[in-house]
Amino acid sequence: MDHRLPDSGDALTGVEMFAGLEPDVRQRVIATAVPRHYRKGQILFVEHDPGDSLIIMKRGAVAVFRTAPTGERAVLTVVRPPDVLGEVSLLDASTRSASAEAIEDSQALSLSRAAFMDLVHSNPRILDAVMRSVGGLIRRLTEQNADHVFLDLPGRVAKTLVRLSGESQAPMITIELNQSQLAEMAGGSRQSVNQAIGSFANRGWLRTEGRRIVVTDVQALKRRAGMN
Ligand SMILES: Nc1ncnc2c1ncn2[C@@H]1O[C@@H]2COP(=O)(O)O[C@H]2[C@H]1O
Repeated sequence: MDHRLPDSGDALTGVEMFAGLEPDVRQRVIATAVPRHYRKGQILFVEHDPGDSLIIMKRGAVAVFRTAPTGERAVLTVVRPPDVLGEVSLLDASTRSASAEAIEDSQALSLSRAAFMDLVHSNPRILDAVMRSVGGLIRRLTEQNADHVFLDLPGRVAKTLVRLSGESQAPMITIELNQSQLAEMAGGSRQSVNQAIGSFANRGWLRTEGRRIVVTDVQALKRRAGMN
């Protein structure tokens, strides 16, 4: 059975790495990529697996994490459409630098390393976007390092929530993340993250609804995270 997507220019809409490509090249990418479906909780790949594909998110959310020898997880980021995942091992032709798990039912397009390299060779312009993407990753890593040095845990929790809120200006922003996932992202114990969340809730900055966090005052969280 052919699992490839029909030729629809929409499949790469919004994906920065492929923006600016000629329509026929986009069509070729779409025709070459293989659609993937991941159920919530499914592991896409683990650290040190061969890095053989670029994953273009179409729906859902994937957590990128590292696991300590004790089994403890540190979530490095949550990837949502239209972001891509897996560019690091494509570029250095090495193994996966981290593991990835679907935290929502997700759909993606998987582009093999060979197809990606063909694309780069025939369309060197794509390297501009690749460099921007790698630059963005380095910038985020620098910021994460600085946060671990300069922010206390409640500050990191606040900053993680602001990041997960995106650029939304809505008065209420719902984040589909439970408190242990948040602890994995902010780099703290579940108990201390719960305390921070409790104190933010007491101040009216957010409320928890089961496995969700509803942010009601993103500006206050920004201030707590030293972002303005
Ligand atoms: N610290 C990080 N922050 C954000 N994304 C990351 C980080 N580390 C790895 N990734 C992503 O997770 C992917 C794991 O597989 P790759 O190394 O192929 O490519 C990696 C990047 O796409």
